[in-house]
Amino acid sequence: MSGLAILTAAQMRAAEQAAIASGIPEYELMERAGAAAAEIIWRAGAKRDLLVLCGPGNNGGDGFVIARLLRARGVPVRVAALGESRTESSLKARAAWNGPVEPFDQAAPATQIVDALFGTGLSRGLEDAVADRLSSLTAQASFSYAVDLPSGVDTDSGALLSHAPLFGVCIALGSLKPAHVLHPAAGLFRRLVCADIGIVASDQVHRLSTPHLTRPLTSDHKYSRGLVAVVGGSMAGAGRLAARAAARSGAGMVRYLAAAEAAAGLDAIVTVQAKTISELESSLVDGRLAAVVAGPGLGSDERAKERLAAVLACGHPLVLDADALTLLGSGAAEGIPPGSILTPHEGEFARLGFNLRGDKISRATEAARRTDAVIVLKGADSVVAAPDGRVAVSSGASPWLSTAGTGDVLAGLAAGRLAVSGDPFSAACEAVWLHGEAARRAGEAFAADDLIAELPAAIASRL
Ligand SMILES: NC(=O)C1=CN([C@@H]2O[C@H](COP(=O)(O)OP(=O)(O)OC[C@H]3O[C@@H](n4cnc5c(N)ncnc54)[C@H](O)[C@@H]3O)[C@@H](O)[C@H]2O)[C@@H](O)CC1
Ligand SMILES: [K+]
Repeated sequence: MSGLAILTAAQMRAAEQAAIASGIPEYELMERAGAAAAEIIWRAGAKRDLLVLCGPGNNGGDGFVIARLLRARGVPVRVAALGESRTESSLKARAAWNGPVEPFDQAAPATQIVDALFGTGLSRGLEDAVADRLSSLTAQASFSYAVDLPSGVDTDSGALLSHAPLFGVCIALGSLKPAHVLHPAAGLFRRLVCADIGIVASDQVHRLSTPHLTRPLTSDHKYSRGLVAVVGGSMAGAGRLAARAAARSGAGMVRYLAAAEAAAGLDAIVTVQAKTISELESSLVDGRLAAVVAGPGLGSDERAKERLAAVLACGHPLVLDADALTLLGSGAAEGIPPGSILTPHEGEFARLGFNLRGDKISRATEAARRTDAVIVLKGADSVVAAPDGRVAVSSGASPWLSTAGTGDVLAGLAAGRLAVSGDPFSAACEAVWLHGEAARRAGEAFAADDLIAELPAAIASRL
């Protein structure tokens, strides 16, 4: 399942160099970028007056091309530049603009504004006065567009190097960059459009795409569709949420391995009493088990540790979440059965003790490599990383998901999809997508239980 490719600044430069080596001049790429952006702006804003803010590099060059092409279509265009143009292509684009260039610090507001100050070449935050003026002009415009990236964001991490306003549209050029999907940068625009400029962008990192799911075959039965076990612990509610999500994930059967008397909450879920370690061990001895979930409500005491040890020893593909991740602690890189999925949020990820720095994509990728498991590093932007380097990034999930129990639902859902397909990377991607879709369908102020109710409709939408 691959969506749009996501390239770092260095990878984008390499792709650009490859295009240039194949015979497309750099200036031609700039003309294509400007033309693609101008078309998007024309469709949105038509002949409303427009102010283009141009920086000193090639992002500014794109801005001059946009200005020229829209003026030729009858748009009243003004250009304000932040100093002189410094690259060969941007000098050429500036020379081809046959209108005046105002100083940036004196530019008056307009109905439409184009931010072509900085793109992938930004190396430090904007000066305060520049960032303030960009924010003020953008806030006063009815239509606002960021060319390639909102000026002030770090391309590879999505961090803000200086404060930036909210744009209506971000026009990514050639391919997506990490800042288009990682927060906080990914929250700086309402709509994202990726303009094709003829650069071949192939990479292992993609935006999470909508999954293609399949119906069960007529020959299928409950075990062939995937048997999931959910290991209960001291807080039974969390385990029950995971079990109920697994039961609505498309899997064939769910067993709830209860640490206490409580039943699983759905009659279709088979509750197995597994209070003692030996009961738990024997309930995990079943070759038909396709995925085992541990962590939601497991607890963190000695008993929980022993239950986790029994789970790690069972050899079935696991989905480890919540307390299981905390208990794993810095021993996370060892002893995880092949084909497993770990679903930490940032706090749990830090407790796994990898001591990784850098952007979310590289940290998740390195953790996947070290554990030989699929890592779902959760958040407003969730990064799904496989040990072989494949990555899918999901952004734009409902902020209402930040409520108790939604992580337990994701863990159960991931286990269900893992039991269905046996492929941990696609299972994790499907689970993240379905979770986001269920949240979209649930609307506002929902409880985690409501997400589970939306899962069948979310699945039906992808069959
Ligand atoms: N990579 C590609 O394939 C293409 C890139 N294009 C455009 O080129 C852009 C990248 O161009 P550049 O590499 O020239 O980079 P930018 O235009 O993003 O900016 C680089 C310039 O800004 C200066 N600078 C960096 N941070 C600054 C700060 N905080 N304050 C003041 N000056 C600062 C640098 O010294 C350099 O002169 C892309 O974002 C895109 O808009 C397009 O023209 C077409 C194709
Ligand atoms: K920009």
